[in-house]
Amino acid sequence: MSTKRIAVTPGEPAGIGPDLVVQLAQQAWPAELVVCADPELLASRAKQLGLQVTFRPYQPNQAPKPQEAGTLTIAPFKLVSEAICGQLDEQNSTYVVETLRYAGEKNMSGEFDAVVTGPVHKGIINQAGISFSGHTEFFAHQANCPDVVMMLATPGLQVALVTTHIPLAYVAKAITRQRLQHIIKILDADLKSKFGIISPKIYVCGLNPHAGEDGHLGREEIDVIIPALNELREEFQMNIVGPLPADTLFQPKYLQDADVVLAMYHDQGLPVLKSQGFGKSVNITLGLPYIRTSVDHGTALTLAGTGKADIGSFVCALNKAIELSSKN
Ligand SMILES: NC(=O)c1ccc[n+]([C@@H]2O[C@H](COP(=O)([O-])OP(=O)(O)OC[C@H]3O[C@@H](n4cnc5c(N)ncnc54)[C@H](O)[C@@H]3O)[C@@H](O)[C@H]2O)c1
Ligand SMILES: N[C@H](C(=O)O)[C@H](O)COP(=O)(O)O
Repeated sequence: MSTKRIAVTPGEPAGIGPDLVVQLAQQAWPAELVVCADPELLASRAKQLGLQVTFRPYQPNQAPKPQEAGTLTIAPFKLVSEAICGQLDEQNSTYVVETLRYAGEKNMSGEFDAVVTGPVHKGIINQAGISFSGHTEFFAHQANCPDVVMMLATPGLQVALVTTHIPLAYVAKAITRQRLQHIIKILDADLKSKFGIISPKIYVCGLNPHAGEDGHLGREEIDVIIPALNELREEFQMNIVGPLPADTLFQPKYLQDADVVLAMYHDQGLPVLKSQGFGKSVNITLGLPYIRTSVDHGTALTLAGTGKADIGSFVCALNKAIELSSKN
């Protein structure tokens, strides 16, 4: 099997992303890791952490080679302002977004086989005047995909979301029959094609407490969710269970049977997953024309430069990207 070429974006320069990347470079990888970043930032963070890293320029015309321990392959970008651990600086937001744009473009052109993203700070990017709600939405927009699916996976549990980074006040309106069906179709298709599950079993959460209690605690289940799921079952023979009350869905009886749980919104599903697997989970974007994985945590500004940031989730994200891209 040919060696894969994976783009890695360390994300916010004042956060733990650069630390994690130089920590990851301490081990060998079976793929070439092309880190899209300022090499001076990585060198300075390596020095701060007392780690040795040799940088090699990315050479697109050469065949990818497995990454040797102690090395990083660099596609260079220049910070606008010096990065200080823990101190956000909106001047560097363009730098962050440009690394993502490059990684997305090179994946769409086929030059890279996947992208693995470190954590960005959504607030500081917006403060710089760049509208940005998350990598998921950024890559979806760039690839001209109207809907993609955010799914987080940890051993024993996979949780996907119908809505992602929107205010809670907008969630109910965003859950339309069309959106729900589109999300479930992407989920079903990618679980088949990328994960090799023949007939994915999708457990769906209700939106309201007790899945609406027969309409007495909210009508979205009756008006939107149940008809949408019934149509998918009847027309496409999809293996869907629910909607079930979200508070009792996440128990072994159901989870042992489910390939994925579909939550209606971010904080319905992700706290359950992260309470079980924070540090050993991976965020995967389904429905993109390429493989994109990410860490399960944010920028952890207070840990930048301390050596206390855990590399677990970044390792999971890299391994998952290598595994999924190797199946293609
Ligand atoms: N993949 C991403 O780009 C991503 C994911 C989540 C959050 N974020 C962003 O990160 C910023 C900060 O978010 P937050 O404070 O809610 O979450 P956070 O994950 O940065 O921090 C939450 C807690 O977890 C700890 N933590 C996080 N990562 C850790 C690691 N690798 N090792 C040890 N401890 C770790 C932090 O110290 C903190 O106590 C926000 O702007 C948010 O949007 C980005
Ligand atoms: N919702 C994600 C999480 O909680 O881990 C996180 O905000 C990152 O999302 P993007 O991959 O879209 O940036």
